[in-house]
Amino acid sequence: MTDLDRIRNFSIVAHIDHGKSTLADRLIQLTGTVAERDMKAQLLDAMDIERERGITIKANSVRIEYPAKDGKTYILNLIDTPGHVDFAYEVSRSMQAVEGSLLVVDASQGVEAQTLANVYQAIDADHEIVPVLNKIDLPAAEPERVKENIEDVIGIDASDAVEISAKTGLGIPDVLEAIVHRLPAPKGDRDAPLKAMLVDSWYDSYLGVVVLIRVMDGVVKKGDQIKMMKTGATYKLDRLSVLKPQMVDIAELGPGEIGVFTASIKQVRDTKVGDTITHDKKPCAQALPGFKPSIPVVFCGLFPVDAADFEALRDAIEKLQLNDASFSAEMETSAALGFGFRCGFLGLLHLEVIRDRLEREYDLDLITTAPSVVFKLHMKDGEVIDLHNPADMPDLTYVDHIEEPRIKATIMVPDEYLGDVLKLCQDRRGIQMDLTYAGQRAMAVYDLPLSEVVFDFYDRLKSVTKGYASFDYSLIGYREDFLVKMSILVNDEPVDALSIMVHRDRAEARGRAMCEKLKDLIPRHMFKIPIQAAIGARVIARETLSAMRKDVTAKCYGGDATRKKKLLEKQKAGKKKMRQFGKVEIPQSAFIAALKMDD
Ligand SMILES: Nc1nc2c(ncn2[C@@H]2O[C@H](COP(=O)(O)OP(=O)(O)OP(=O)(O)O)[C@@H](O)[C@H]2O)c(=O)[nH]1
Repeated sequence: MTDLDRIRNFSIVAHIDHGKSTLADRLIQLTGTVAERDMKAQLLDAMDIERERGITIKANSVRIEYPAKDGKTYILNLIDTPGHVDFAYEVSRSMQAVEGSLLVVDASQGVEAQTLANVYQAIDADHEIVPVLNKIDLPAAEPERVKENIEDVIGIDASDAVEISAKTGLGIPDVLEAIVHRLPAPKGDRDAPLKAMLVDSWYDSYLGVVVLIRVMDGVVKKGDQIKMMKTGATYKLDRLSVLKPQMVDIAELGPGEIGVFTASIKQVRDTKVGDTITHDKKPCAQALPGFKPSIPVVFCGLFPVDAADFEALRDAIEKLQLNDASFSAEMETSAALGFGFRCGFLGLLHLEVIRDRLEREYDLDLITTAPSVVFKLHMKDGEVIDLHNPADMPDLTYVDHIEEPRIKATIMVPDEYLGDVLKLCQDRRGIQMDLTYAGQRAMAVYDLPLSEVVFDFYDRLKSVTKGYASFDYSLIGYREDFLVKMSILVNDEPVDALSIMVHRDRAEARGRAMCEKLKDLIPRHMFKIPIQAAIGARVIARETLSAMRKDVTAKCYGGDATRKKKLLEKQKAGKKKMRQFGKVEIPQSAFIAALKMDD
């Protein structure tokens, strides 16, 4: 048990690539948490164990012992926060678990969109904030300009920012002193009933579920019978440890302390980030405030390219879910794509990460249908239905109005690209909320429909700004708009996997673009194929794919049977990648390509 005034708990907030991991490594190294000459070897050891037993060590949540210049030794707990707003709720929980933040800004770059999003979370959590300018070894570093930038854009005092190079190690001792002297010690009552926050949890195939906690009040010991207040579940603590970053067993954790436990918990789903942990026999009176489960906001269908991989996909999804409670999946069948899953994600990045892992780690070839947001259908009888898949849209006569999720998007971009960024946002039905300048960079804040952002907004933004823009968003709520379901009919048959929800004013343009694309993507058949976009029974766009003139084998004059057979076989092989739709075959590549917007 450590005295409260000898503990400092903190997190590091930064934009991606500004040096958060490098700084964390340096802090660990300099304090001898991992001895310098062993640093590499130790980390490698850890990786060996990881390989052998599948242990995932979260090296970025770590307990550091630091002998400060005042002669006292302090315990510094660094808690890693997920960097992206898709995990905004998890970020805000981990912020609640500590008292201060290091705000790391690349001195050659300045404040970026994710710096802002993350630092606001820290400010919301009442953190004391120490600005740290990193990469001052770079010739392009401009610490003075970036200090002004921090003051202008974030509005905090940066005059005594610590200037460092996490790469060379310059200034790291100053960071440690700043943590001790500028961040507050935690508060808490040792004699009160146990109250601890569940900050994070992960599945470890050797240890089972590992739970990271921050003790607020009371003391927790190995062997204690604990209770999760929201889920009501009780467990006996098998093991109590601190992360150094390896798990090192400890007898007890008191107020202000951070550590992990295992308790024969089967799946991560049973542990809710933000839940309050207390003693079963002597519970605390009140849970920590503000608990809310994270809810998926973006949905898409995942289908195996080869129908025979369905079981492998099911297995892989179940494995990933062991470690990710916010990723949902339900079996789905589509006439076009066969058996697959309708999956829910916290946001776009989350979707991309999961899809990548399924493809890379599990070696699956997948078809992803267009991401869709959750629309709220207000029915005439007063019921409100969440629509996860446009294909499930009920008869409009029963629907009173439709609401869609809106986001607040913050985009930071060099001046010269601002015009293109504003146009992109306007085209996507954005409403400008703010536009400010700091130096050569502009910051545009837009209220945008999430549905217009989920598909290819990142890609478009990157291409119009040559990669110089940074982007971040947060959900701001649901708003009614004139939304309709647009269906696509191929040869008069509706193709469900291609239906989308779209704003009425944009329907004609989207419909026309999709029909034109499909005309190029669907191969010709022996007959004429009409391709139509429709809202209800009303056709709003139409293209016609003309008939193929001749049988492909017709050009094999005479009776060259082998050539004819070869050609027919080739045709058959080609068909495997197609899906039969009534009399028409549609190649799988068409499903995603048709939905891309070229604006
Ligand atoms: N020149 C220089 N490069 C640095 C410094 N600190 C970090 N870098 C480099 O910047 C890049 C990003 O550093 P990371 O520590 O991975 O940044 P991060 O913010 O943790 O990035 P993510 O983990 O991707 O979010 C790496 O290539 C580092 O080597 C520094 O002080 N000087």
